[in-house]
Amino acid sequence: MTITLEHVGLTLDDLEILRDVTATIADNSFVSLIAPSGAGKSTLLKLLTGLLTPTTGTLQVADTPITGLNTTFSYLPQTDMLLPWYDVDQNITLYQRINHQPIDQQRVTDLLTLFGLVDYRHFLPHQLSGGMRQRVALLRTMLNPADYRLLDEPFGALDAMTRGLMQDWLLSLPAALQKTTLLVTHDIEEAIYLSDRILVLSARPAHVMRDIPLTPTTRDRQWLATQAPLKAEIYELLRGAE
Ligand SMILES: Nc1ncnc2c1ncn2[C@@H]1O[C@H](COP(=O)(O)OP(=O)(O)OP(=O)(O)O)[C@@H](O)[C@H]1O
Repeated sequence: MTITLEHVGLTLDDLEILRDVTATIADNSFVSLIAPSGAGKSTLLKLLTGLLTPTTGTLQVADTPITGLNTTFSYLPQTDMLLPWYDVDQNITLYQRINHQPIDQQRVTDLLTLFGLVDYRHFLPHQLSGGMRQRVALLRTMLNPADYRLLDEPFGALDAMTRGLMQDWLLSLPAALQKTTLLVTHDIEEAIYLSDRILVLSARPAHVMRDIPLTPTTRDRQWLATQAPLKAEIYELLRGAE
């Protein structure tokens, strides 16, 4: 099911944030949104979750318009939003607990193992490192049964080394765990490394300046190193948009 944004505009408190954003996001693709700071990337994700309503234009999943809060997307906001009084197990199954849904304990254990968290399942968030907390937050997003993922700067708070490891690890996840994903990032290299497509947004009021497809035969750091010209091109686009 394709996500379609058509001529989406948003004005909040007399501030025009988005203007005429048009894009499609194909099923099973990994798309990054990159833009100057404050352009409206997080706002765009909030429109998809239904937390905000566009002033103009439409957002659709397949042929169904998004008209308010919906369960189509699992959303990882910029902060990890882990509840400090819940341990890892309780935090990652929050969606199921809130919605009184059964919890598949075997799947939870398998995923905790895959995410390198199984020995920490009874730890509270403050007992974890930053990278582990991000993995817990991501795991919660992945346990959410929604068809699409919205990730807002999931590695933004991490040091460069941990961030790199998390990117490698995300790419190495089995296909069964991959879903259509929209990633907001400030990091041009991260966008190139992880995405099938990059949407470069202008400064506010934001619109799509460039839509860049990426189809490497092998996606690894050696390939990434060859992408310096693209990195420079996106950097120049963003600089020109400030
Ligand atoms: N509820 C709101 N009411 C009024 N203005 C808002 C609201 N939410 C966001 N804004 C404004 O919209 C603009 C875009 O914010 P947003 O957080 O979407 O940008 P961003 O591109 O994600 O920023 P960053 O890269 O710094 O994370 C900002 O100028 C912000 O102040």
